[in-house]
Amino acid sequence: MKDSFIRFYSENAKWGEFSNFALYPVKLTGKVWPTSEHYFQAQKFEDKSYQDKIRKSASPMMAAQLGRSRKEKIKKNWDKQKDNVMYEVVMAKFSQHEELRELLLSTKDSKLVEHTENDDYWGDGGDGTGKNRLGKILMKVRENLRDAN
Ligand SMILES: Nc1nc(O)c(N)c(N[C@@H]2O[C@H](COP(=O)(O)O)[C@@H](O)[C@H]2O)n1
Repeated sequence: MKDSFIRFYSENAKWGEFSNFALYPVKLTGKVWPTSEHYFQAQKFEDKSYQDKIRKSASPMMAAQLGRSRKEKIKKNWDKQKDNVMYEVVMAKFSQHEELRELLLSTKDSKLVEHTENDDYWGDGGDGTGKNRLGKILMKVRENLRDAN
């Protein structure tokens, strides 16, 4: 049987719930983060006040801009941590919102792909050559939620 693919990117398009920019708050570290993007971007930094500035930023795009700024020093082992942080926040998001958990499980065994030429690490690079780490993490979360059912 042929694999089926679900491609997502914009939070306003079909399957946009899978984007970290989708407006689903997550509770982690005793705080509420407006989106999974806010949490992910803040974890790049040791500085708690900068983390809080990201948490309070007005949109996921602003959180991403602050997180991508290199005016603040990022954690020196960030590259080694980032996949674990992404798993942690994606699992929190899909566990804390029942409708999201159901949506993710409804995709069964479809391959989930963040489809964008803007990102060849978290996404597929637009032509399938990217690592699609976000899609792979979503599939891991799906497997773990399914096993917990
Ligand atoms: N909306 C959007 N625009 C971009 O330019 C992107 N690269 C992405 N991908 C998402 O970016 C987040 C991680 O970014 P960095 O590690 O700071 O580059 C992650 O949520 C990707 O899914 N999205």
